[in-house]
Amino acid sequence: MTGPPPPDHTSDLSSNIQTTASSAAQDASGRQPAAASSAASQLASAKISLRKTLRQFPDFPIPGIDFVDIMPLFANPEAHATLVSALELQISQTFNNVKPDIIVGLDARGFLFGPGLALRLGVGFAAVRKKGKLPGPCVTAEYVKEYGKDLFQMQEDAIKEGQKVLIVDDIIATGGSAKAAADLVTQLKGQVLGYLFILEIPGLNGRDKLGAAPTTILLEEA
Ligand SMILES: O=P(O)(O)OC[C@H]1O[C@H](OP(=O)(O)OP(=O)(O)O)[C@H](O)[C@@H]1O
Ligand SMILES: Nc1ncnc2[nH]cnc12
Repeated sequence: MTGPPPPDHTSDLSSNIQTTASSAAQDASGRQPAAASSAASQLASAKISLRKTLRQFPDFPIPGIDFVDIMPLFANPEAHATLVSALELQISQTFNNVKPDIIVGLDARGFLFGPGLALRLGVGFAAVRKKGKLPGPCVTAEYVKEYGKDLFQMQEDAIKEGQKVLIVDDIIATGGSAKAAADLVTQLKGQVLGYLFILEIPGLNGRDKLGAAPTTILLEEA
């Protein structure tokens, strides 16, 4: 994962995944297993390719942290398209085609792909922001993450009571940020359908903080 981004390998994958994502959904009802298995194998190749675009920077932002840089995923439009298509397919596989009512993305890197994903799914997007950035009445939750402590907020009207919420972010490390986002959703009487991340920082047991709702990590096995 270390070093500069290699040449792009994703150009052929994004359109293929886009066209087969709905076929995978059909397989859940037993109608198109061949297309679904093709979508699954394209998703597997896309994950390997996406993983290769990540870079690592040792001792950033503080000594001892091996920082995983996801920005190359967005630098190339084909890698970006592959990412969004792969996330969409991952959601349909993990949640058995149960669509969230709203996607909640975390400040700041959850904003890079959360709104685009929401648009693809035809659902709304709501922001979890660091304290002091959102106007109007807000709910607040404190959290501790891999390199510090912070406060998150959501606007009180961002979620309606009973809405099914998918929480998305680029990376889960300690799980503190995602847990705080879930606390905010719960304060607003939303229902956490699950969590979606691009990547997990190993060895920190972040998922243990998140309780029973399903957690899916796109590049877990790539
Ligand atoms: O699982 P955790 O230990 O909570 O860590 C994960 C969080 O840390 C990073 O964000 P950061 O707080 O660095 O903010 P940024 O997105 O604004 O860079 C990352 O984007 C996640 O949101
Ligand atoms: N090691 C890491 N790399 C990138 N983002 C992070 N957020 C929390 N831990 C991180």
